[in-house]
Amino acid sequence: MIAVAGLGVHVGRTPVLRALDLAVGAGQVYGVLGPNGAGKSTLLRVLATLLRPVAGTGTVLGARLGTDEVRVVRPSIALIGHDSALHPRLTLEENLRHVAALSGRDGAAVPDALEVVGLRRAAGRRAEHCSQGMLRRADLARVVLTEPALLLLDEPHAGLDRSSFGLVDLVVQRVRARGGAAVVVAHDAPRVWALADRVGELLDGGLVALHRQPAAESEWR
Ligand SMILES: Nc1ncnc2c1ncn2[C@@H]1O[C@H](COP(=O)(O)OP(=O)(O)OP(=O)(O)O)[C@@H](O)[C@H]1O
Repeated sequence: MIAVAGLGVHVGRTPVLRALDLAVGAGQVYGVLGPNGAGKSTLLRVLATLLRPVAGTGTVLGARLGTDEVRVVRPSIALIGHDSALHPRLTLEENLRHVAALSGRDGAAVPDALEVVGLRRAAGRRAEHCSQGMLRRADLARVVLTEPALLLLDEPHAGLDRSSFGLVDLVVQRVRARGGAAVVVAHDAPRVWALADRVGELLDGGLVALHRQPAAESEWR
């Protein structure tokens, strides 16, 4: 699903990723840890085909990065970033119906998607009147609705209360169960290890494989 080698990426003129290698197969979840500013969000944007690499080679869902092939696979990729992708003036249901229409999905599935994330009763509320946690859950409903082959999550637990953390696991497992793949960026090492099959730390622009979960909180990044 993802196979990149020697990836180099600049943000503006600054080199952020250097000689990065990553391979993630069908049904796999890869976790990314790393200090602030290491380039974790940048990596997700490259994998979402929103940013072109300046060096290296790679494919995402079979499309070569940096070529027009990526247009074909974009509808099969979901990036859930720091900021909600919802339109503030539309209700949650209207937002999801819009997403369904854009992605060729059946709008009739929207109430069920909202139900899965516990937002059915808030379906008629405008996004601008929702809490951060509700917006995050609505973004996860987007994943439930569109069933992406590749799910890219950037700090998915941020803004969620502890009782809602299981929703992140749920959407990741749904993608995995359909033979898709996910890359999850987070600062909470135990959560990443709980979700992922393999974990890497982004350091000096490249991914370093981690082979064990840190035992002590003092070792968490
Ligand atoms: N819009 C931008 N303009 C200029 N520099 C940027 C921009 N976005 C990111 N950068 C720089 O690119 C580098 C990588 O940023 P990125 O957001 O990918 O890191 P991160 O690992 O996700 O950080 P964090 O853990 O703080 O979210 C940082 O040095 C940052 O300053």
